[in-house]
Amino acid sequence: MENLLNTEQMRAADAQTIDSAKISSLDLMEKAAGAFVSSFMSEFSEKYNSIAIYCGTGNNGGDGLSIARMLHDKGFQALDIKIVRFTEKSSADFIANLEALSSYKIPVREIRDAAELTEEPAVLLIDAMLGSGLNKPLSGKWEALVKKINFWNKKVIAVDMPTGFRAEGPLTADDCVVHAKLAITFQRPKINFLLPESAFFLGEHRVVDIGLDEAYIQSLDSPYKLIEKEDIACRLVKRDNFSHKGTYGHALMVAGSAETMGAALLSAEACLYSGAGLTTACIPEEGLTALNSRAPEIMALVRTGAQELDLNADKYTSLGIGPGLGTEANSLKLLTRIMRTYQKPMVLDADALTLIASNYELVQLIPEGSVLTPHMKEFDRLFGEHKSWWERLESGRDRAMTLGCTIVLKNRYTVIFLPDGTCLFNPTGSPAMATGGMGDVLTGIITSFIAQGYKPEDAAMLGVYLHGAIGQKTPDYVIPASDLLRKLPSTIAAYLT
Ligand SMILES: NC(=O)C1=CN([C@@H]2O[C@H](COP(=O)(O)OP(=O)(O)OC[C@H]3O[C@@H](n4cnc5c(N)ncnc54)[C@H](O)[C@@H]3O)[C@@H](O)[C@H]2O)[C@@H](O)CC1
Ligand SMILES: Nc1ncnc2c1ncn2[C@@H]1O[C@H](COP(=O)(O)OP(=O)(O)O)[C@@H](O)[C@H]1O
Ligand SMILES: [K+]
Repeated sequence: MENLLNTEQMRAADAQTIDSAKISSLDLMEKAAGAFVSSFMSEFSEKYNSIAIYCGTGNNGGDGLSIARMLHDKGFQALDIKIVRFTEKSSADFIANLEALSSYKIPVREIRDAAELTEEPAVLLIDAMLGSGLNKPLSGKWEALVKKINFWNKKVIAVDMPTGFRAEGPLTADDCVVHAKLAITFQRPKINFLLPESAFFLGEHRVVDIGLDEAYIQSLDSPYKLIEKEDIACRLVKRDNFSHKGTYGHALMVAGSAETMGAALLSAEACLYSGAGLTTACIPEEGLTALNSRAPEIMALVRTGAQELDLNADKYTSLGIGPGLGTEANSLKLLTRIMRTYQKPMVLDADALTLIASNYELVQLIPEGSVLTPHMKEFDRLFGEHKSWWERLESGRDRAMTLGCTIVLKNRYTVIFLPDGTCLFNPTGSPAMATGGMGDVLTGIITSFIAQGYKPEDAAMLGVYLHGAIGQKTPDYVIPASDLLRKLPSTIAAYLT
């Protein structure tokens, strides 16, 4: 797992690297610029394109000057440097890089006021004005300049981060930030790149390794981590040669109603396709034919209206509840009964979460160790309205610790809040997954992994990562949830070591 750092910690990592690796800050800047240029050139290789490099006078600007030099050496012909000199202060490494440019025939112009700029003819704009040194929202001359750049609507590539962007803390659409197509960022993504509001300002980001001291970065205390492929491989367990269906548990999926049987089918089939030894779907009578004809491997536990259900909780090694369950009185009765009788960790999703939100006393009945899988709206229904995703990060962390549960807040970079206060960001996923039924499949996968004996936290991590990995692999415009679940067996096998 990669530790994600805040700005202060990243600064400490820079300093530590300079100290321990006996590298000067100027050489580190050179490495950062080199890493930027390699990544940049993998996408923008047309050397005749005009590129304007806007540089501040701090280290982000120093990176920009070094990048300009390197692009020139690589044969980029139409470079143009603008130095934004709104202050007489310059960093030492900026000054050194300006001197290094003196033998180069790249035009350099100093800007002392945004009003001096009328238009920008360049095709591409590299934003090396401000990076992680931002210490307050932009105002005055900076604000005017950023507004002007945004008005030009150029293709902007940001060095480390867009000028004016806050690496952590709440983001709002009103923030004055350069709108960039891409940020090529150093060593780790900024935490805010992983939150949806960053899309106001930034299309996408790439992370480049600049050789910072990894052992030091990993030793720092951060609640935020990024899941890596190795975390999946080392947790997945191979199926044993002499195993049988009894080895892999019995998953019960309580889901579906007459109109939403699809949710029950998808979640129960996901249990099957991710390896539960046995799967039972607790469904309404109306869904029985559909279940039997679509998934002969799955058993049914039919529930009729509000009639008492003989759950026989000991039979099951995991229980998922919620997909397509409905929120009417009968569903509430069923949920309440199940929460009173089933004492082991369960997976709570969709309508089960909505019912808990409107009958909040049920929160007390959530068994410790359970996994809750809300999307943003369900999360807000449960835990109150949040003004920003940063607030959701803070409250998700807090709630997971108080409830002793794992909370999976679904999005592009799904966040998994663990009971010990750790927040895991999942890197896999794709907009091809943005279709109904996708969350039902995730619920099934997590329920299945718990049935097989994985710890609920591991089941959540494995489920979220593998679910997203399938979505990410599709070259298609969209992947229907039932297609995704059929790829589970081969995907899980591919991650086994
Ligand atoms: N050794 C290092 O520290 C490395 C730093 N690197 C680069 O250095 C950047 C950080 O450099 P700096 O710390 O010099 O900071 P910046 O270059 O981001 O900002 C320069 C200065 O602008 C001023 N400023 C901040 N917010 C302002 C505002 N709202 N209005 C007006 N002025 C404002 C501050 O005095 C700040 O120090 C990183 O983003 C990265 O690009 C890389 O070269 C890698 C190595
Ligand atoms: N743009 C996206 N990028 C990555 N993953 C996505 C994207 N859109 C949706 N997903 C994933 O699809 C799932 C959708 O879940 P949810 O909203 O509960 O769907 P449903 O209720 O229709 O089953 C989540 O796991 C989410 O992470
Ligand atoms: K920048």
